[in-house]
Amino acid sequence: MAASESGEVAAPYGGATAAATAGGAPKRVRTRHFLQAKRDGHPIVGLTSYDFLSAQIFDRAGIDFLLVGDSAGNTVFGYDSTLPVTVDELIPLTRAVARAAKRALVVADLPFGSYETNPREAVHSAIRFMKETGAHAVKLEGGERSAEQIRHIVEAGIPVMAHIGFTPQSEHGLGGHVIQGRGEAGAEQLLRDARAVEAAGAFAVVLEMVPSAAAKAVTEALSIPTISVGAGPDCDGQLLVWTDWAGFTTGRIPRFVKQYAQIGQALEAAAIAFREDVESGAYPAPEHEYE
Ligand SMILES: Nc1nc(=O)c2c([nH]1)NC[C@@H]1CN(c3ccc(C(=O)N[C@@H](CCC(=O)O)C(=O)O)cc3)CN21
Ligand SMILES: CC(C)C(=O)C(=O)O
Ligand SMILES: [Mg+2]
Repeated sequence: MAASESGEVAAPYGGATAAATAGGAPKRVRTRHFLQAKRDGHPIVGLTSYDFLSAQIFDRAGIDFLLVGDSAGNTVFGYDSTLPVTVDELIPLTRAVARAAKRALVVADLPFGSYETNPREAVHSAIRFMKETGAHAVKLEGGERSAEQIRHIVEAGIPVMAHIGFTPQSEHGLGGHVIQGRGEAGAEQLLRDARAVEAAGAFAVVLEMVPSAAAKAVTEALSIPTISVGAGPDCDGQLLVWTDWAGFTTGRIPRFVKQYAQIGQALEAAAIAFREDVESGAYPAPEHEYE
C-alpha cells in the first residue's frame, strides 16, 4: 500500500493507481484493505496529522492512514503529556484532517477520560467523532481492560483501531515511558491484550514501544494487522508522529523515530530571513505593493 516510484499515488491496495482513476471517484482506503494488506504482506503506512494542509500532503503522498492523535496535546497544544486533551479539542482538528483526506483512512484518537468509565460512554464518544468530524474509525488505548469498550463501539458500526504495549494515557500507572512486553511475563501479557482486542472486533492494533521479538510473536498470532510505533520491523505497518518524523518537534525525540526532514530548521531560517528583510527594508519590494 505505497506510492509508486514514479510518484503516482497507489489506490487502495489491490486497485489501480490514482493516475489511472483520475477524473473518476477517488478510491478510498477501507478497513478491509488493512486485512488484505496483512494477508498479502504489503506494509501499511501511517502518520499522525492535526491540520488540513499537512493532511493534504500526506494523502497525496499515498500514506494509507492518518491518525489524529491525542499526541496533539504535545504537538499542537503544548501540554507535557496527552492527559489534558479533551474531545472538544480534538474534534476540530479531526474535522480538518478528514476534509483533506481523499484516499487515506482517517482515525480519530479517543482522548483520556472519554471511554474508560464504561462502554456506554465509549460508544457516546466514538459516535461524537464519527458524527462531527468525518473520521472513518476511532482508536483507543488498552488491551484486556478495554475489550468491552471496543466490542460495544464495533457493535455500533464504528471500526476500532486498538493500541497496546506502551499506552501514553496511562504513563503514570505504568511508571513513566517504560517499554512494555519485556521478559516472558511481559510478552505473555502483550499477547493476551492482542488476542483480547482482536476477539473484541478491532480491525488493527497499534503496538507502541515493545521489543521487536514480542511484536513479531503478536503479529504472527493475530489475523488483524499490527501497526508499529517503535515495535520493530516485523509488524504489518509503521506509524510515526509527523512532527517527530519531519524534524518539527522540539525537545526529546524517541529513539524509534527516523527523521525524514528538518522543517523546524527550515522555518526558523525563514523567520529570521523575514525579520531581517523587514528590518532592512528589503521586504516589501515593489512587486508586493498595490497601486
Ligand atoms: N511528539 C510525540 N511523539 C510521540 O511519539 C508521542 C507523543 N508525542 N505523545 C504521545 C505518545 C507518547 N510517546 C512517547 C513518549 C516518550 C517516549 C520516550 O521518551 N521514549 C524513550 C524511552 C523511554 C525514556 O527513556 O523515557 C526513547 O528514547 O525512546 C516515547 C514515546 C509516543 N507518543
Ligand atoms: C503515537 C500514536 C500511536 C498515538 O496514539 C498518538 O499520536 O496519539
Ligand atoms: Mg494517542
